[in-house]
Amino acid sequence: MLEVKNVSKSYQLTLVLKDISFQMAQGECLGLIGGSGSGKSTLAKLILGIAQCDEGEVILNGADFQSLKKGELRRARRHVQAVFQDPSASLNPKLRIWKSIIEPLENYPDAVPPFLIEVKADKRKMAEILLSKVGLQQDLMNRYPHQLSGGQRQRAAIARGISLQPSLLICDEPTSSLDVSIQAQILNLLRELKNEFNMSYLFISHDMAAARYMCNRFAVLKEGSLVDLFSADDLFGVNRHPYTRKLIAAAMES
Ligand SMILES: Nc1ncnc2c1ncn2[C@@H]1O[C@H](COP(=O)(O)OP(=O)(O)OP(=O)(O)O)[C@@H](O)[C@H]1O
Repeated sequence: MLEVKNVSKSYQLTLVLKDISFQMAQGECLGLIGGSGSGKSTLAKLILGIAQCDEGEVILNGADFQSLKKGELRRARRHVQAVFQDPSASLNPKLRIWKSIIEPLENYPDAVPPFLIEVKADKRKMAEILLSKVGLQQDLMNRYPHQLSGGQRQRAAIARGISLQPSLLICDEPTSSLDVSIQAQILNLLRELKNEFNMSYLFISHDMAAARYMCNRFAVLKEGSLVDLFSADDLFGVNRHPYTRKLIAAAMES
């Protein structure tokens, strides 16, 4: 489903991603972990097709983002969507919630997914179905983002993220801005949606406990290099990179 092949990226003269390669299969959740500044968000931007790599390839469902023409890239990009730490990043403050949720469907009218196809002609109905998928009450649909709680806003951002039923949802620290009591609810929701729609997740997190709960595989970035790639069963295995062990130890202390 996703292949990242020998990808390097610099900002000005600083190399922030160094020869990164990994693959993801449909339906899997890969945890991308690493310290601040290790290159996680930069890698996410390359996979979202909103930044270009200097070297290497990002191939999603067989389409190589680097070699696509503008229109083809636009079409390919709909298969990958993102949910960010701050839900306000994906919700326009001037738009009512229901409008924000269906915006991707308006941008890609030919890509309405099977679960919305029956109500394709009725935009509000599509928004209602999306709201119900993320456990939000219908009566919130006319509100603006600032009239929702943090957890409700993140649910709305998730509704927007799944609206095109992407192959890959990039979850970039999706619970870090939320109260601890809400975090587990959002993780459970993401797990349910992943199963229902057979999406793959690239789950970027500092929170090892959340990553363990979500992911079946891990990739560890250190200063722009992929130093470890392993299945969740091998988290405490003897082959773990010393840096991975350090991250695990730090997580167990906190
Ligand atoms: N637009 C940019 N211009 C210049 N340098 C950048 C830019 N974006 C990121 N960087 C640098 O690239 C490196 C990797 O940043 P990135 O945001 O990918 O790290 P990260 O692992 O996501 O960090 P965090 O966990 O703190 O969000 C950092 O040194 C950062 O300062």
